[in-house]
Amino acid sequence: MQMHIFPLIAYPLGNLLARWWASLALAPRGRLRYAAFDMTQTLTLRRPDDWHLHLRDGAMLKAVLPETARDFARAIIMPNLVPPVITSDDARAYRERILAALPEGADFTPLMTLYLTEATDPADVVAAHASGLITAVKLYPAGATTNSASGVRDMDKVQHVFEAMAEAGVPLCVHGEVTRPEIDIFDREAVFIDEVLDPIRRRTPGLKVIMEHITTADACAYMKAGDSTLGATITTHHLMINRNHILVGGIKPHYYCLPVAKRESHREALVELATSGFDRVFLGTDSAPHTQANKECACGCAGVFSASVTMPCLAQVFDDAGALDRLEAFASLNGPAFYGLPANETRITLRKGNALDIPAPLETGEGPVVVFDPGRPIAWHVERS
Ligand SMILES: NC(=O)N[C@@H](CC(=O)O)C(=O)O
Ligand SMILES: [Zn+2]
Ligand SMILES: [Zn+2]
Repeated sequence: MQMHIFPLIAYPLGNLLARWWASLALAPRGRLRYAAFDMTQTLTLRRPDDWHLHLRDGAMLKAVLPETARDFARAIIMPNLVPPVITSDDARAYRERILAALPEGADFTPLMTLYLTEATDPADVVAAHASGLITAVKLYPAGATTNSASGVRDMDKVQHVFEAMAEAGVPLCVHGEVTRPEIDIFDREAVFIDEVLDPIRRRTPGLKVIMEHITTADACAYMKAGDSTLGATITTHHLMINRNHILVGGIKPHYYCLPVAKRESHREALVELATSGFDRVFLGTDSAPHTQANKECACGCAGVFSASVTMPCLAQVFDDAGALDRLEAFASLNGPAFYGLPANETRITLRKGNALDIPAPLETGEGPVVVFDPGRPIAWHVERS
């Protein structure tokens, strides 16, 4: 008789002990907890920042800004408007337009950037950075991506700007792809590292460089081999999709962005780096809204709009990798540390529960914008108060 009762007591007791052990093991990090005994997992992080964001302007800005301001405290605002944000006066005016478009009561700070051209005045860059107006300068190789026509064709023509930036401690954000037509689009990032980025860094010691939206194992290896002046951002979508997702079973225009997603082994290298806790790699969503009409057409625009779902998607990626305790480093700590800024003091909480519903296309004054759907269940939500 006793032999039959024992399991009835021992198994629930063992289960309780296991949960108690789990909470002991995880609680000291202050992030991962099992709420009561209902097995609901919650994850509380310092509020994240987005170190690579496109907000656009006008009606589009008004529509997409709340999607970022809801979860993120700060974002590096990309300057590839038409016309681009080139001078400190442009940046000041754009910053004002962003602040004016913020929803009432939002707690969000735009970190401005200047678009580097061959005519950029280094004195303007240095003064804008010293005054706190801008946080970084953005290098677009001419023709590499959306609105990059005014970018740099000849790196020698901006070497004096790089030198002034290195001396003044102004970080350079880089879209790292070569544009020579003979280079295969899937090789453009790796070739850029060898032919353009590494030479710039060698001839400009001390220049702080952020490799934006890295997509290859080559970039991960270059990052790991780099020194404290080298950082990198990784997008949400490059952690979740590879090129098969874009091309197999019909073309998926909403997965098309630049740099284009590469083969699965590259995605795995990105996940490994992001979830490893490596401290110079951080979240830059590259959330880049284009209207549905401009994506679903014969010559669709490059860009994935992920702002609305990034934090749940990232929690899923880190959960799958068994690295939930490293999400805070990637989304909330490494970026400010690299840029020399304090981490945010406020917190957000993510909760694991029912599958996330991907929101319907966001209505904007310019037309609907389709929200990134990774095409797989996401069990995490951001808790809203
Ligand atoms: N990533 C993209 O595919 N598009 C971005 C530009 C960029 O970041 O390269 C955009 O502005 O739409
Ligand atoms: Zn880019
Ligand atoms: Zn971008």
